[in-house]
Amino acid sequence: MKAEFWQELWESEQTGFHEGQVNRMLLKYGELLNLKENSRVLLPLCGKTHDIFYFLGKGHHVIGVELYEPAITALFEALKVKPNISREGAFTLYRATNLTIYVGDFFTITKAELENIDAIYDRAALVALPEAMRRKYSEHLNAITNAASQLLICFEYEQSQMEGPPFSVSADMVTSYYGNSHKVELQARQLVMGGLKGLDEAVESVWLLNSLNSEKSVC
Ligand SMILES: C[S@@+](CC[C@H](N)C(=O)[O-])C[C@H]1O[C@@H](n2cnc3c(N)ncnc32)[C@H](O)[C@@H]1O
Repeated sequence: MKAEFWQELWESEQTGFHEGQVNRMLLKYGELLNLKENSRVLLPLCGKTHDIFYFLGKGHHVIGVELYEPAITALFEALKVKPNISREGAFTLYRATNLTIYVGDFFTITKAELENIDAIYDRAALVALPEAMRRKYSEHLNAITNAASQLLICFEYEQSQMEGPPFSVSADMVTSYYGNSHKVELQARQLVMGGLKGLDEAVESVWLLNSLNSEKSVC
């Protein structure tokens, strides 16, 4: 999935992934991250998700990474906040109180640029990527965050019935990406309300990935 693919989806308004409200699974399971006050929470491939509002509302610092700059302009408009915009290395940074968005390619961001990350929230990021990119994504995510704990929301369906994205990510896949770095615990598994792109049998699964790195563990 190249940058042009996502740019075209955004420009042709094929953005069904954007929920326009806080994700219901985040509302139900977000507390499992057990975040201390002022935690630094990373949202990779963040788009203009309103899930950012959830973490800001709880007083955390949100760090997002997104390729498509107009989505970030729209995000700040929705927040009614004027960002401070600067260029740092390969990224354009949009900053406001408790919010930093790196506009650029997630796969090139470094640990030094991000600084310390306490937890990760991944909704529609891992599942946005084809199999060949998912392992690279999970390895990079672990490398830049010292394998921080995560709340991960995935879709599962019969992959032969639809081309992704979103791609189907099974329990075995989640374990293969994160089983060596995290304790992988399924929290919920339920049918996607209203189906997924015409598939009735699609399931949404919520995973708590508790870091095996004691400094990054949530309990
Ligand atoms: C399926 S959307 C999910 C957005 C958001 N997480 C949400 O829940 O609405 C995937 C997003 O990842 C962005 N993206 C894809 N590849 C990326 C990359 N390599 N670096 C940064 N962002 C990327 C796309 O532009 C798109 O906004």
